[in-house]
Formats: sequence, C-alpha cells, structure tokens
Amino acid sequence: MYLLIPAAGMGKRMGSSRNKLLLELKGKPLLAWTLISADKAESIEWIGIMGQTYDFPTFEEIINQIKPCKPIKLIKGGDTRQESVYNGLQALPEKAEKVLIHDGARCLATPDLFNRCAEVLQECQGLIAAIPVKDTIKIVDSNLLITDTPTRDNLWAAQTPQGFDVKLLKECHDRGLKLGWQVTDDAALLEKCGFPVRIVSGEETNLKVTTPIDLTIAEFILNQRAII
Ligand SMILES: Nc1ccn([C@@H]2O[C@H](COP(=O)(O)OP(=O)(O)OP(=O)(O)O)[C@@H](O)[C@H]2O)c(=O)n1
Ligand SMILES: C[C@](O)(CO)[C@H](O)COP(=O)(O)O
Repeated sequence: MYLLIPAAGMGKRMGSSRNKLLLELKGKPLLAWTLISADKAESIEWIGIMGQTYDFPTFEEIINQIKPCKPIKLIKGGDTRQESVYNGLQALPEKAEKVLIHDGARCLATPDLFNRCAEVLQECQGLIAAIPVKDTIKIVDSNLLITDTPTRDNLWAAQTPQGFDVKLLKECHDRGLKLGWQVTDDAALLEKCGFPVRIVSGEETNLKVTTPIDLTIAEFILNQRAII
C-alpha cells in the first residue's frame, strides 16, 4: 500500500511561526511520530511526504534519524491541503493502484489503524477512518442563532487515513480543480462526484494536533501508552 502524508501546512491555528509538524512532542517532532507509526505498519510499502521546499532539509534530518525501512519521497506541497494531495497523487509511482492519505498532524494514529484501512481498501474504492460524534451538534446562522440540530446517530467525525483507488481519486481531484471546489478532505471530492465512501472505525486518540491544547492532550496520550 502507498501512503501520502500531507505535511505542507503552516499551523495558523497553532499560532506557531513555523510548520507545526516540526514542533516537539516528548522530544521528537510531530512528523517523526507520524512517520514512526506509518513505518511500523506492515501494510505500507512506500511513503510520500508533501511539504514546503524550505522544510525539506529538516524533513531529511527527521528521516535520517528515524531510518525508516520503507522508501520515502519528498514531494512539493501546495497552498492548501487539497493542492498538496493533488501534487502527491501526481508523484505516486505509476504502478500505484490504491493509496492511503494521512495527515502529518494526526501523529497518534496507530500502525493497526493503517493496517485496518489498507485491508478494507482492497474491497472498496474509497474509505475514511471516522468516529461517532459525542456532542450534540448545532447548525447556526450568521447571527449565531440555531437553525437546526441534526440527528447525532448520523454524525461521524472524519479522520485520516482516508483511502482510495488512485485513478478514481485523481479523476475527482481533476474535476474539483476544474469546477473550483474547495474541500477539507479527499472523501468530500468523491462524495461530490457521487461515489460511495465507506467508514472504517477510527481511534478516539487519533486527534489532529491543531491548537496548542492538542499538544498537551497528545503528550498525555503518549505518556499513557508508555505506561501500558
Ligand atoms: N497547504 C497545506 C495545508 C495543510 N497541509 C497538511 O494537511 C494536514 C491537515 O491540515 P491542518 O491541521 O489544518 O494543518 P495546517 O494547515 O498546518 O493548520 P492551519 O489550518 O491551522 O494553518 C496537516 O498535516 C498539514 O500539514 C498540507 O499538506 N498543505
Ligand atoms: C482530513 C481531516 O483531517 C479530516 O478530519 C481534516 O478535514 C483536515 O482539515 P483541516 O481543515 O486542514 O483541519
């Protein structure tokens, strides 16, 4: 299975002056934790990382320290996650038929989650890891007045890995580019094109490190894992 890791963001919500994936968590950059887990997943045979070119020297240092047993390719990222994934898809080896895409910022995903997604992807064209929403969600208008309360039973919080047939995902990305769609995950492109996307049970601990409090929570989770 081929894996693409979008890692070209800025981390605005983290308030960081550099790519948040280079911030340290228990003595290692966030990206290192993501790579270590992907490298441990037996189902993954090749890893592409999309980054801004000015971060490549630091990415190379991280890779040299981890010494992954899989080939790693650095790919120039874009201005949005969507563009970064688009570039990643163009850089896949020609023989790649299926691909998993996993945010560099989801640095706590376990090897088991990668393996489970890879296995299910053998039987479908598109999937995402997701977990049932625990809160009651409100839809609000521009005046902060509630307009609706969707039934929680139908609500799932999207995570990554997300996995797809390479040819189909490329077609959906091309269509999105042509029609100016802006989406925050790859599944949304398949949805808009009318293709089914399956849910795979995600992990509650698979948070996306987005704001400063997420770093504290991620450290707590890693400390718990070290004890067990
Ligand atoms: N131009 C971009 C923007 C985001 N990403 C990646 O997409 C993932 C999810 O994005 P997010 O958590 O939103 O990261 P940032 O864009 O860095 O954060 P922010 O939106 O707060 O600036 C991250 O691994 C990020 O590096 C990317 O590859 N290319
Ligand atoms: C793909 C994703 O991680 C699923 O939760 C998320 O949509 C990334 O979006 P963001 O807006 O870049 O945080």
